[in-house]
Amino acid sequence: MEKIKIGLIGLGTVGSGVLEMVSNNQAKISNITGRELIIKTIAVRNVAKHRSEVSDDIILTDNVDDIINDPEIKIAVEVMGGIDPAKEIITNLLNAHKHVVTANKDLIASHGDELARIARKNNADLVYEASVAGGIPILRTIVNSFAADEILEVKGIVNGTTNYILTQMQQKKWSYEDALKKAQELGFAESDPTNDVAGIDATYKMIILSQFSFGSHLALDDINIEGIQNIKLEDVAQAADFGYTIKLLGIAKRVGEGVFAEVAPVLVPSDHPLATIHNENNAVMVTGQAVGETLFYGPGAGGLPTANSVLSDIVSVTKNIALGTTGNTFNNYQHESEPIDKGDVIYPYYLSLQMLDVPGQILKVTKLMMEIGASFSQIVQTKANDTDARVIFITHAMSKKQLATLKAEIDKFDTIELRAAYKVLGE
Ligand SMILES: NC(=O)C1=CN([C@@H]2O[C@H](COP(=O)(O)OP(=O)(O)OC[C@H]3O[C@@H](n4cnc5c(N)ncnc54)[C@H](OP(=O)(O)O)[C@@H]3O)[C@@H](O)[C@H]2O)C=CC1
Ligand SMILES: N[C@@H](CC=O)C(=O)O
Repeated sequence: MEKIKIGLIGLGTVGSGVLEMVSNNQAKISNITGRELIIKTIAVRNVAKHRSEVSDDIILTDNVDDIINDPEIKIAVEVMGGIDPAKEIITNLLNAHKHVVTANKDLIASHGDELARIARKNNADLVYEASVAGGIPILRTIVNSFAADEILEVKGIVNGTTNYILTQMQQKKWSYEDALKKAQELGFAESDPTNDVAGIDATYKMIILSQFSFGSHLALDDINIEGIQNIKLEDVAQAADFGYTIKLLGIAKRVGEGVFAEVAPVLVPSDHPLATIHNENNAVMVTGQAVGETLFYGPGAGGLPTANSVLSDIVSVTKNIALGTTGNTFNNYQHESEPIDKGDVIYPYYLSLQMLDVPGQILKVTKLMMEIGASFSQIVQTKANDTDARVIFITHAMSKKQLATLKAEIDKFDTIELRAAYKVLGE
């Protein structure tokens, strides 16, 4: 049987999963592809650290050129992460006519178009199923199963680390810091978890999902991005009392000829399917004009689930090599669509305020709301400390511009502080 030799770059959480899956599932892969897959070379930063994990028949190196310059290697798998030097390495691999499989959403969201052009020029495949929602095969599903439908909205939980943190805060009352530490130990977080908790990782995934769903080319600056760093246990508990669960959601939708996208903590009604997604699991809800609402659920982070998506790409490239059909763009849907003004989209909001506990304070806030044309559906007052009250409003839908005006006006009061404002799904 013909052998296909693979170079693996990175042997961390995902790379180790890829190595394990290729050796454990060889018979099935050969049966499906008619080719034997062999990991010939693995590149890492620190060879000594990995020596015991790799069998003697695999070359372990700290020099990626051993993969780039090896004519026997047909497929390179980049699971090292980050933009530099990953961009240069992938460019060199494609120019050396290697097919590239990557899980690197930072790179694909930022430079995917440029790399796809280089891939096409070299008749090479560039595929990245694992870059969005870990183990959920969402990108190929959109390419194949939504090819003829018009996607109106794609939204969901696309970061495993933050969903894990919020779940522990909700169910076990863990502090944010403890939950983040555990998510890092479990291998869900990026090497620098700032991108996870600040919503950047989810935004990269929404950029890629928007490209596949709407043919758009969004950049980080086009998107409202808010992370979970400031969420307090008291907000999680208060949201639950109102019948909501706080989730970090990515939302992208068509608005006229434009596309609106954002990533933010959102209060999701507790009986909504997205509220039931726990731990590192992800869920992507795709709404098509014809099909209506569909939901794709599964592990969004972790070694083996992500490796399964990488392997699905390796198998697909192997089939293309066998059939002589390499060099086709993974996603070729292109549609001119402008990002729409971020301030115009309306949502109900959860507003958490702390104010001096004396008569007339709440009235000041409700008067401000009236002045900007906003109103509320629910209000709860509790004791914050000896002098202050905590007041929570669930407002009716208002725009980000209205919210910004409300915040600015509240800031003028010495005795009232707006401590949190989160969107509410629904209405
Ligand atoms: N972890 C997850 O659940 C998921 C991760 N991803 C993506 O997969 C990629 C890998 O993530 P993950 O496995 O968690 O990362 P890790 O930090 O666990 O592993 C990174 C690996 O890359 C190696 N590496 C780093 N820089 C270089 C370099 N310059 N040359 C050669 N090797 C290098 C490291 O070597 P050494 O060990 O010697 O330091 C390490 O083995 C990232 O793009 C990530 O965003 C996607 C979906 C899920
Ligand atoms: N850090 C990411 C890993 C998968 O993409 C996450 O937590 O989702």
